[in-house]
Amino acid sequence: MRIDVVSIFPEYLEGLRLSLIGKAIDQGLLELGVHDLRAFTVDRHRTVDDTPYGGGAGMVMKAEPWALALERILDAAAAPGSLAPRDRLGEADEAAPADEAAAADAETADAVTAAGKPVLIVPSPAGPVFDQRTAEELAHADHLVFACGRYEGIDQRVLDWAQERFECRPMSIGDYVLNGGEVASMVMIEAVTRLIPGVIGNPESLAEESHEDGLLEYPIYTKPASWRGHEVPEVLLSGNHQAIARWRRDRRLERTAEVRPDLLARLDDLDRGDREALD
Ligand SMILES: NC(=O)c1ccno1
Repeated sequence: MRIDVVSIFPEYLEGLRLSLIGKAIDQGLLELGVHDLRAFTVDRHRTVDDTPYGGGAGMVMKAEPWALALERILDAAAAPGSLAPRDRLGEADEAAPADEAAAADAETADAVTAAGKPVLIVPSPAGPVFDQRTAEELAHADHLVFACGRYEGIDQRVLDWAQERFECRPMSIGDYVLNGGEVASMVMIEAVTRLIPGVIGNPESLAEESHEDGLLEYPIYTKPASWRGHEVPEVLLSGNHQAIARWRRDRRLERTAEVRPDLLARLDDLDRGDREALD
């Protein structure tokens, strides 16, 4: 999978180079490109925003820099290797002069869309809410592009224009407002990439996680068995795997019923043991 992120704060995305995602990049499981939107501005002030038509507070991100940045990413996708798999963060792309970029990209963009459209994700509180199902779906994509808006957002015409070239997906990580799309993009990138085979060392650790099957995860413990007067539940020390599995399932059902009854209501595969645990 290749992931490209466009932002006016590329250094924000530096955290993606750490830990498991950074290791996945080094292992070639993942390519990550981070692009500074200001590298695609077309004036000496490197302007990315302007006042909103129709009036109102705040500023709106201008369309042209976004189009040039997205065309550059499409161009690179059509010519693998033209973007280093591990772009150095903050290194501004050298945008070709607008007329050359536009001509070259118009041709290559068609090539990419013919081979399947990259998914353009635009973090926004106005989008459908991203959840584990969304993460599982996006984990199968070949190419994800994240457009990190700032200020009041991106000129709507960018999304309208991008429809021909990308599968455009406004996406919210929750019912609250952030100052920009960078943090939301990092949340989604982490939730998606950890599902790519090989990224998490032991795939079994993905099983029985919260939301993997509609239930929240069970409480977990490690040594010592007794800690400041708090004991590990006896069953977990018993070695009785069947009893341990039942205990864990019961705790997942209880926790889900207590914390997220809305999730429990969606389940249609509860067995008799499950229902006894919930009674
Ligand atoms: N809730 C969100 O995903 C979001 C993205 C940008 N601002 O808020």
